[in-house]
Amino acid sequence: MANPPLVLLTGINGFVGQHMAAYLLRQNMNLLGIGRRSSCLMKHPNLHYISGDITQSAILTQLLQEHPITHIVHLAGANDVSASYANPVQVLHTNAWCTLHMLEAVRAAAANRILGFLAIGTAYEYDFQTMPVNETSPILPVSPYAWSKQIMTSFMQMYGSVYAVPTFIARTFNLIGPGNATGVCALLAKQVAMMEKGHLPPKLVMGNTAVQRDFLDVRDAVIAYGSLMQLTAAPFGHVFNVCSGTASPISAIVDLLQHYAAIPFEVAVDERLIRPNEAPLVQGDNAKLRAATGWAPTFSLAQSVSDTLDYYRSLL
Ligand SMILES: Nc1nc2c(ncn2[C@@H]2O[C@H](COP(=O)(O)OP(=O)(O)O[C@H]3O[C@H](CO)[C@@H](O)[C@H](O)[C@@H]3O)[C@@H](O)[C@H]2O)c(=O)[nH]1
Repeated sequence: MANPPLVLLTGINGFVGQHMAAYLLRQNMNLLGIGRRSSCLMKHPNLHYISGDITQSAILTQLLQEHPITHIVHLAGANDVSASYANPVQVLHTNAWCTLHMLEAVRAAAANRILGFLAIGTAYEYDFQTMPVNETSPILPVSPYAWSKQIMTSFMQMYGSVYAVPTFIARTFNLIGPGNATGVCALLAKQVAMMEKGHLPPKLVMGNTAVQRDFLDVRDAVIAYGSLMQLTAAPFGHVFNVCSGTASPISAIVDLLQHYAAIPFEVAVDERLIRPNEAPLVQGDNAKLRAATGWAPTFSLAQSVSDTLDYYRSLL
């Protein structure tokens, strides 16, 4: 019988990385996790952890030489849209150039052995005037973050088409769900959990409540990633929207938090948290992903918000 896959998972200690690792281990895969922390947040007999920095380009070459890696799921990177305006060079280096170096290491050392290389793009690569979007919709990044992901996507596509590296790109929308995240749902749920404990006054402080985003539970997203990682059909370099297909205003999350909270609270908009010139609507079409993999989302927004609140309650 063939050996089970050995998946190199970058960013294993992150919000998505921890869910990804748990999912792949449940699928009986072996994992080589890499992260910047000195130790892994997760322990499992089929998980081997390497403490390292993927911005050091030699590290992947070494890992490919020392381990029979069959798949790569590349989650590590800079993911804060707002912060990217102050650090364009850093975000381009981390998201685009590091991925290029990873692709080059695979081409040079293991092009025939790697069966799937998945990297994560963003909904913000699309022209936000054309929502809802499918994978053929116009591309027009506006932030340094979105540009870095668009350039990363181009690198992935180039290595797929020119060098037949089996690359796939998960163009991901707004992920929510339990775990230590930095997105709006996590920030709001954390405040509510702290209010319930009396650590904060009963006032939810936030930015724009009217903008609409396509929220997808991280537990559904990692199943999509697992399927995309194992696609074998060329042409490589294909992009797949990973999204729920439905847009909800941020106020829908607030309403759900008010419903689940153990105490009443008021909502206060802090003008400083309102982002200038941001997309009023981000919504994707996931038909291509569904057709290629049979994937479908399973978590409702209500379940995701409830579980996120429970996660932050459990930390207090
Ligand atoms: N962070 C934050 N966002 C708020 C708040 N109030 C309203 N928002 C709005 O909530 C929306 C989502 O913001 P974030 O959750 O911070 O995520 P993001 O900037 O959309 O980016 C996330 O999703 C992208 C894919 O669509 C990812 O590519 C990116 O890495 C990140 O995960 C934005 O429109 C933001 O203005 C608040 O208090 N804090």
